[in-house]
Amino acid sequence: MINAKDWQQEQDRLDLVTEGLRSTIAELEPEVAGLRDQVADIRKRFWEEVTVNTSTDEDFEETFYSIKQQEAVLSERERSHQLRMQRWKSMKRLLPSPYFGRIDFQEDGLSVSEQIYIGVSSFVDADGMSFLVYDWRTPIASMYYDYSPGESTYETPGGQITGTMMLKRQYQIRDGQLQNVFDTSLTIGDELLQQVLGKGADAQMKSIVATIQKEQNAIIRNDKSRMLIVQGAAGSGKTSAALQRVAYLLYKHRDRLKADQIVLFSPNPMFNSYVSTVLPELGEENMQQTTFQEYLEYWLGSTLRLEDPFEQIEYVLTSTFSQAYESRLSGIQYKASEAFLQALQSYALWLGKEGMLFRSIRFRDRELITAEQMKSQFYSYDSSIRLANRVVLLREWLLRELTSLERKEQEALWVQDELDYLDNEQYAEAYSELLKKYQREEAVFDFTKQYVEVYGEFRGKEQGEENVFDFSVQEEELLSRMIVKEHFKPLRREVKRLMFIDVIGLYDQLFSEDAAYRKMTNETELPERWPEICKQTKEKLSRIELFYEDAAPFLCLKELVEGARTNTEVRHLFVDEGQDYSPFQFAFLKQLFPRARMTVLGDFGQAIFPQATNLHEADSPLIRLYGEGETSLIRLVRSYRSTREIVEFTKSLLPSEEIVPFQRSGRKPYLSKAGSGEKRAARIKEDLAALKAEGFDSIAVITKTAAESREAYEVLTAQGCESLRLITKETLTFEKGTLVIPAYLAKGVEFDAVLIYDASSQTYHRESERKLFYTACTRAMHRLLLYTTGEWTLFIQAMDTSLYEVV
Ligand SMILES: Nc1ncnc2c1ncn2[C@@H]1O[C@H](COP(=O)(O)OP(=O)(O)OP(=O)(O)O)[C@@H](O)[C@H]1O
Repeated sequence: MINAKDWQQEQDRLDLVTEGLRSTIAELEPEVAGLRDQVADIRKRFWEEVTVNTSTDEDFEETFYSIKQQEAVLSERERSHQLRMQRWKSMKRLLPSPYFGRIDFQEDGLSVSEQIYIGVSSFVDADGMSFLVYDWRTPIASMYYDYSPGESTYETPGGQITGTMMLKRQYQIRDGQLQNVFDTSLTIGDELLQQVLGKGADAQMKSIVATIQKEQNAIIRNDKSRMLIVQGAAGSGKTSAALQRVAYLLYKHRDRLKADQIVLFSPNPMFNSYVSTVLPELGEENMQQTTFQEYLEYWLGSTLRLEDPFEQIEYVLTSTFSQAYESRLSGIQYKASEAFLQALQSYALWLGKEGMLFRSIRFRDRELITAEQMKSQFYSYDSSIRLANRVVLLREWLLRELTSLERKEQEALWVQDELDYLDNEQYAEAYSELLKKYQREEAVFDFTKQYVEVYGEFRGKEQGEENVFDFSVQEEELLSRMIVKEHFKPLRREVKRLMFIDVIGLYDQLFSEDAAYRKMTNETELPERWPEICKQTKEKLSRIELFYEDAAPFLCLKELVEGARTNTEVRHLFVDEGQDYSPFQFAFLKQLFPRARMTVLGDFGQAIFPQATNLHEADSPLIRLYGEGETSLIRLVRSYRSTREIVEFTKSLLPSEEIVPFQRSGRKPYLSKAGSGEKRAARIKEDLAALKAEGFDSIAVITKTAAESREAYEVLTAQGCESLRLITKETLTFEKGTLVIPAYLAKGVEFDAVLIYDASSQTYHRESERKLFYTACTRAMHRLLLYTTGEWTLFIQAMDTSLYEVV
């Protein structure tokens, strides 16, 4: 704590800043409100100010310019409105707590030091000459995170600035009043961090802006690497740092980077809601958030039903050892590998010579163009042309073929039938309907020649003849043409979408037999149990379904054949829980987002999926992805989430995991063995009541699988436990309360107290489940309770008994 005089000085300054903020807000307020009304008014009257007339080319042009002009006025007002609005919002955000830190810095060569107050955004005094508050993302503010008092330095666009930090101070301010002030040169340890971490869990993740640690700051401000890998122990602040990094990037590149050019892949849909408030809290717009599954489904469209990663993990966790199980695991691993990616690339080369599969184009139970015809046309193109380009040529050829077939089709009997079927009235109706439809569609999409043609013909007739609906031969012709065109439309659409390529067949062909696979892919080594892997994959495909592990390879093959569909808009890709992605999936992401930098956050200690990627070892495929020169690797070992006792317990589950507890103490994890399921439920009920009485209101009963969650939920509800919430993979929002949740869905989130529903040797017996168990236990911030009705899992049996209490 600082002395009374300093305290008073700080409070005086705070009053000054608060006053400044208030008057700026008051100044902006009427302007902001007025502008808001003006913009709303212009929007409302937009069409009144514009005269729409498209009768002649001149009128059309005039209309066009009048719209443009109106648009320019509107966007200018909106821009200025937005700027003021932003300023107003950030002042409002600063008001209750304008800053959280201060450093006094004396630059080398200067005789005075400058006081730099740091907050969530900048605030300049009335004459615009000096910063009363610096945004935490400014270069000078980086010293606050990187140094203790003494020699310090920071980077500016003009070069490095060095000097001495004379003072480093932290503040807690509430509603314009100083609550606490700490000088870090005087206190040992980090009191503010202690205080922050001692609090209860929130339903939403918090911003860590005031207490960012040095190694986290390195993640946040890394702006050089194409690939930034963060391997960090459970609770070390990976996700927190990632979100601060997004805010930093948006600030640093505010002229050219927009929030929607940043994508975060999260582990499950519920996680999206968990982290959704951090950026708005910092005054930033949210980036795009999605799950890999959602993304895969988007690309796959409705072609196949895709198994989701949770179905896959349920299978891995619940199935018993068998031939089929071993093969599936071996398949998952192989399909996740770089070797399989190479195999697919070689396969695409082979397809350039032979083996392409097409789907014939059928119309009214006839084959209009056969798969064979397509194949021979396809291989008639010069073989030096890339596979995907030949597909484009084939598509153009098919569209031309369809045009000539369409012409021939007009003579067909069914067309005549359809025409005959119409009586005069219907005829007229159909005619004008068709015409309207063409006008409408073409107007929406394009003024293509089709429209001009049809419309021109209609106009011609209208002028030449007295009665538009004089159903002469010409009209009949026009009408049959329209009828056939209408019926051919879906065919054209399918051709344009390349649906004539049999991608499912092509993927299936890969798994036909050993010899063929070797020939097609040049692969010499096949994974163990290959015949069984082939059988399983083919069976699934025959049901028009895809295993989760096949999704990325399938899409990759599709792209190799059809040409890559890339997203060049996205500049930064964040992958959270990166250890759960396969090397194959990372390679796929790299290809999908060619202009994006990647930030991958993960913990190999929590790798619960069989296709996991080691993020940080020397042979990590992730380092190879962009090469060592373009990759930075940062490790976080300090765990902020859990108390020292919980960290020591979880650490002993995974001795290889580097993890250092933050000095915050609590009760040791406690183990509770009950004679029966009912007794366990009764005990859990008691414990839940006690935890709530202690003030913990974010509690999770964590189970191994979804089935176990359902069971626990039912048993505990029957026991009289109130307001439990069962979480499934479909749950979208994360809320406070008592949740019953499978471990793999609890990834990334945290709770005041965690109750491991069944820590028996029956439930956790495979070595491969160690990391799942570890992940479940590391969700706890303050309390960890474990239950069993039988023997404890071996992971606990092997543990030093001093690490827990038995109750
Ligand atoms: N510098 C910090 N200041 C205050 N709190 C922090 C800091 N770093 C992390 N925390 C807190 O520690 C907890 C864990 O952080 P976070 O969820 O980001 O960790 P993680 O590494 O992503 O964890 P996991 O891999 O286990 O999901 C959160 O409550 C977060 O607010």
